[in-house]
Amino acid sequence: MIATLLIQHEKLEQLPSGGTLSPYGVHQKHGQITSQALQLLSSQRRQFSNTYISVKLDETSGVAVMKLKRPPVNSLNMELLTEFAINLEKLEIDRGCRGVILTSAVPRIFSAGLDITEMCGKNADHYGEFWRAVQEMWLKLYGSSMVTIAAINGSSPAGGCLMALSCDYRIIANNKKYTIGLNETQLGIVAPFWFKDIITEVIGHRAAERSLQLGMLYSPTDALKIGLVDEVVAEDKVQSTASAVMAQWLTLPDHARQITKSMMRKPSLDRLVTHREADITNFVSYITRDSIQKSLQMYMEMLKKKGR
Ligand SMILES: CCCCCCCCC/C=C/C(=O)SCCNC(=O)CCNC(=O)[C@H](O)C(C)(C)COP(=O)(O)OP(=O)(O)OC[C@H]1O[C@@H](n2cnc3c(N)ncnc32)[C@H](O)[C@@H]1OP(=O)(O)O
Repeated sequence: MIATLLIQHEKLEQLPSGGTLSPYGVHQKHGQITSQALQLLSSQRRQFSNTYISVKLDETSGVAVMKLKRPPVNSLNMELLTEFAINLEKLEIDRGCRGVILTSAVPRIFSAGLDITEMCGKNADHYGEFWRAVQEMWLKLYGSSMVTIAAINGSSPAGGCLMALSCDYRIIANNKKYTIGLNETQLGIVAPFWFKDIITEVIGHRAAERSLQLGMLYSPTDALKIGLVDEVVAEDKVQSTASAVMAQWLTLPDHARQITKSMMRKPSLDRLVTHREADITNFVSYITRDSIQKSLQMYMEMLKKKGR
C-alpha cells in the first residue's frame, strides 16, 4: 500500500500543483473500492483480467487496451463500474502506461449503458452506492491524465455513450445497426447535469439540447456529422485505427498535453466534485419516485419483449 501511494505520488508530481487530473476521487473511495483495490494492485502487473474487465498493457508502446466483457450487452452494474475505476487507477499510477484504448469484448455492443436493474426495485442505500460508483467511473475516466481513446465496436446508448464521450477521441465502426447517443428521455428519465455538460462540450449547445430533449440515438455516420464521434471506419479497422491515432497523440510530450487536458476538463470535474453528495441525494430522491420506477420497469419489459 505504501509503495503504491509512493508510485502514485511520483507520477502526480510530474505535474504542477492543481494541474493534474488524477486526484479526482482517487482517495475518496468508499471502503468497498479500497479493499478491492488492494487486492487488484498486488496482482500481476502488465496483464490483468477481472470478472468484467480485461486489460493488456503493451510495455513497448505504453498503451493499454481495456475491454468491457459483461455479456450480453456490457450493462454497467456496480461490480463492473468498481472494477473499471480500480483498473483505470492502476494504469494511472503505472509509469509505463501513457494511453488507454477502451473497447468491448462483446460482439456488436460497446455498452448498453447503466444496468437498469441496478435502478429498479432496490432500496435508497443501494441507489446511493450505485450512483457513487457511476460518478467514480466518470471522474476517473474523464479526469484521466492518460490519452484515452474509445474504440466503439458496437451500440453505445446512454451510459455507454457517456463513457465514449469521456475519452479524448472516438472511433466507431461503420455499421448502420450500431447506435450511439444519450437516450435517457426515451426511458422517461433525465440525464444528470454532468452528462449534459460533457455532451455539450463535445457537440455544442444547440446539438446537445436537441439530442438530449429527444433522447436521440445516432447511426455512426450521423454521429460523425454532429461531432459525437471523430471517425467512422470499417468494422475490422476500429482497433488498428485506434492504435494509429494513439501513437500520434503519444508523440506529444506528456507534460504539455496533460496540463492542457486538465485546463480544458477541470471546470466540469470540479463541478461534480463540489456537488457530489448533492448529486447522489438528488439521484436517490429522483429514482425512488413511483413514476420513475414505473417508467424503468416498462422500459425493461419492452426490451424483454423485443428480445423474444
Ligand atoms: C434529475 C436527474 C437525476 C438522475 C436521473 C437518472 C439518470 C440515469 C442515467 C441513466 C443512464 C443509462 O445508461 S440508462 C440505460 C439506458 N440504456 C438503454 O436504453 C439500452 C437498452 N438496450 C438496448 O437498446 C439493446 O439491449 C441493445 C444495447 C441495443 C442491444 O440490443 P440486442 O438486441 O443485442 O439485445 P437485447 O435483446 O435488447 O438485450 C439483451 C438482454 O440485455 C438486457 N438489457 C439490455 N440493455 C440493458 C440495460 N441497460 N440494463 C439491463 N439490462 C439490459 C435486455 O433486457 C435483454 O435481457 P433478457 O431479455 O433477459 O435476455
